[in-house]
Amino acid sequence: MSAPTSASIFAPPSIEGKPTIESWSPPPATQANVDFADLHTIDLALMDSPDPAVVEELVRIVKIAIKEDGFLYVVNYGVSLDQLHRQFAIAQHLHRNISQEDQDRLLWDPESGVYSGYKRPYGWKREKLALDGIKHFNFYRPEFADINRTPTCIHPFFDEITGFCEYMTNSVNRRLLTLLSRVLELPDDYLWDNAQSKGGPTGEGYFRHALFQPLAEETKALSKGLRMHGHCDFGMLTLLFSVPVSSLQIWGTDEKWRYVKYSPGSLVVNLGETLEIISGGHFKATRHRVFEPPEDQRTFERLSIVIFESSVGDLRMEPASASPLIQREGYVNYQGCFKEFKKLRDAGMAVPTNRQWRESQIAGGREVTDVINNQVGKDRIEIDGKLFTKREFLGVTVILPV
Ligand SMILES: O=C(O)CCC(=O)C(=O)O
Ligand SMILES: [Fe+2]
Repeated sequence: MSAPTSASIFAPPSIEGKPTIESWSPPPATQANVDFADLHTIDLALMDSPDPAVVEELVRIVKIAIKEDGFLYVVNYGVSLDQLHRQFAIAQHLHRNISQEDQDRLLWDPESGVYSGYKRPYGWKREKLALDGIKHFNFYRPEFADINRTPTCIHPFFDEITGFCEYMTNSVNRRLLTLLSRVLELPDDYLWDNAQSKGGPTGEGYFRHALFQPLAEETKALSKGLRMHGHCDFGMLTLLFSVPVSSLQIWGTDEKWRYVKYSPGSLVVNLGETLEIISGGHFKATRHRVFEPPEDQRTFERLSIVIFESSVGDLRMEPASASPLIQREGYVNYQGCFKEFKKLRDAGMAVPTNRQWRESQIAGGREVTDVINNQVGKDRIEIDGKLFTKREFLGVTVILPV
């Protein structure tokens, strides 16, 4: 195995001499009797085991997890619970202290195809739409390159944000890509070298500080409890950090939504569409959504920090035909993006580049409060008594469960 370029333990910048900020207190986990999704857990430290059998077993579990669920928990990835909670405290500090001036100055514009900057709790466009109660700050490469593009209140902690994203991208993400390359029976650095975007703490991807305010009655009346539509992430790996407020749900093979359970300190990893396509459909870009939590958590704020690892923008996604796994077992043509891109390729048409693909979806985002488009006959269709969203982006049909 070629060793990852960075250490496998996070060493954050010092907090000495910095202003004191309020710590983050995780709200209590739900006591409700919930049928949680049953996800696999992998111990990333086992990659360093001197026993090849241990490492082989790790790859075997990764293979099962990504085929069955497309989501997995990762433990022992080199960030302690205290270090992680410090990142949540910084995100909390940002949302509690961002000035009105910074909110206006750094206001995002998703129609540009990127989420860079500040999202107000009023929808997924630059203009103010109906209240959705979700605030973000999104750090892309330009934000990391110029501190003036970030809220002033977090400037003293900017080195910690940057260090954390660099560690997660260059060490944790890279090690995970090594495991996935091994599942494809390709060289360890295959996915890192050929698909991962580089050049900043999150490459062409981004880091998100998200705050979900408790769902307001007026929003719920429009969205029926939905906070983010069912979707697949479009890039490489999404690195979510498990949070106590149960709102993230994944769509199971039995066509049911299930909450992802809180596992303190764990990383929750899901696979994006680039990986589904590169793997010839062997890896699953899992459909997920954000929904209101069980009753006992409905008054809690939900803080969520997420790193979206991105694929190289100019690349047109294709299956890795050199993969012995794909050569032996062929494609797995059962769902979404891989199937739709294959249709285009089989018809001799160019598939979108990764940048075109992600930017068209960001620019065309729909509101959960949009009662006009969220109807059968508009964006929605019924299949076997179940509701789905059906939309088209760049000639690619996207069908997602509601
Ligand atoms: O906040 C979460 O748990 C997930 C959000 C999500 O799926 C996304 O932003 O793509
Ligand atoms: Fe997502």
